[in-house]
Amino acid sequence: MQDRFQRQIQYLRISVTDRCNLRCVYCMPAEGVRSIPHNEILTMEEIAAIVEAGVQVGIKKVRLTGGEPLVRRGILDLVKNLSRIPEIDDIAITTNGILLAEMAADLKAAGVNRVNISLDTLRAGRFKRITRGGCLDTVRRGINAALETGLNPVKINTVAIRGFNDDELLSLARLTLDHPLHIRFIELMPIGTADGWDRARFISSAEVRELITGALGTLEDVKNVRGNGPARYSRLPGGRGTIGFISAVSNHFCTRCNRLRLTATGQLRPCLFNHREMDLKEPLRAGAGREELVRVFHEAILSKPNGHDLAVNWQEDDRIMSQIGG
Ligand SMILES: Nc1nc2c(ncn2[C@@H]2O[C@H](COP(=O)(O)OP(=O)(O)OP(=O)(O)O)[C@@H](O)[C@H]2O)c(=O)[nH]1
Ligand SMILES: C[S@@+](CC[C@H](N)C(=O)[O-])C[C@H]1O[C@@H](n2cnc3c(N)ncnc32)[C@H](O)[C@@H]1O
Ligand code: SF4
Ligand code: SF4
Repeated sequence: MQDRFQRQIQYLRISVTDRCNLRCVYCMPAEGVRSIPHNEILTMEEIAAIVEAGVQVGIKKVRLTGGEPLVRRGILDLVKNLSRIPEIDDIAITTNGILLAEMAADLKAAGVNRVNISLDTLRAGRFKRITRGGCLDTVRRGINAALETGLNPVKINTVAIRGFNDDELLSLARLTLDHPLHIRFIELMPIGTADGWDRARFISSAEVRELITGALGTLEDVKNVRGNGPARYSRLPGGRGTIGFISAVSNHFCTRCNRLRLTATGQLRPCLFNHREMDLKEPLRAGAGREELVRVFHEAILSKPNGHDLAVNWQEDDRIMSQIGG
């Protein structure tokens, strides 16, 4: 279905849990977020029912995210149920990769097409500090498992942060020379625990691109990387993989926006950077039929704003990234 700005909305990002087995410094406080009581979180059956309603307004692509989606019990059954919905033609997961080595084959068998894995550094000590305790080698094994299992494409999400990992951006970009990986540099957003950070930490996509072309050679545009998100892709000369840029703050991919978000507690959220949400859980639990849920989807799509103004208005108030799913 089209929104008020002639954008076709067909992508639903689903946060299946607000919990996580890591505590990345830009995303969560060290103590984690206040745990939401179990009964406030959507059940897997409720999520599937919501997707079935979403299909009626044109949802075709779903992404399971969080928190860490792979810590949610029942995730494989959810994927199986979603893959039985004929209209859904793409099921993807965004994960920190910690549990991927053990789950990649089962995820693929259940119907996951592809995974995006977060990785901000190639140094074990730094990884441990950024994630507050994570093991880099476990994620490396997860990435290898994803490639070996045939989840395709395998994308890496790297948030570029000054004074944090800016000295490694070239090493990460170089990975695309020898590996069929798609490394995406994401602009730091003033959200989660990065909210209130000094803007000096921010590195624009344009700056990363310049750094890469200066050191590694011309980037040629690539159009055919499977995906539904805002990244723009390029390739280094002779590269097996690609380099993507997600200009979440500086650029205006809002004009191409194609998505809605479903929070872990059952709110349909028209825009990442707008508080407005429409409740699906209450009606669902009160026995609403599909038509009623479809009506909420309509309302959400028609209330999508045309964009955000983060480039001029960096300081936003608190958001719980893990509940919204990024
Ligand atoms: N500002 C903004 N950032 C977004 C939006 N969608 C995704 N992102 C950010 O892009 C980064 C990568 O998101 P992913 O979960 O990997 O999903 P994706 O890029 O949509 O995935 P593909 O389908 O593979 O293109 C995350 O940091 C998200 O927060 C959006 O609508 N607005
Ligand atoms: C919230 S996580 C959820 C999925 C999973 N736990 C993971 O880390 O991939 C989704 C994505 O949001 C990104 N993210 C979190 N906080 C961010 C911020 N303040 N700015 C930019 N990206 C952020 C993460 O790096 C990750 O790639
Ligand atoms: S970015 Fe992902 S892995 Fe890191 S704390 Fe947030 S939800 Fe967890
Ligand atoms: S900020 Fe809002 S309008 Fe812009 S791309 Fe993200 S969800 Fe869409």
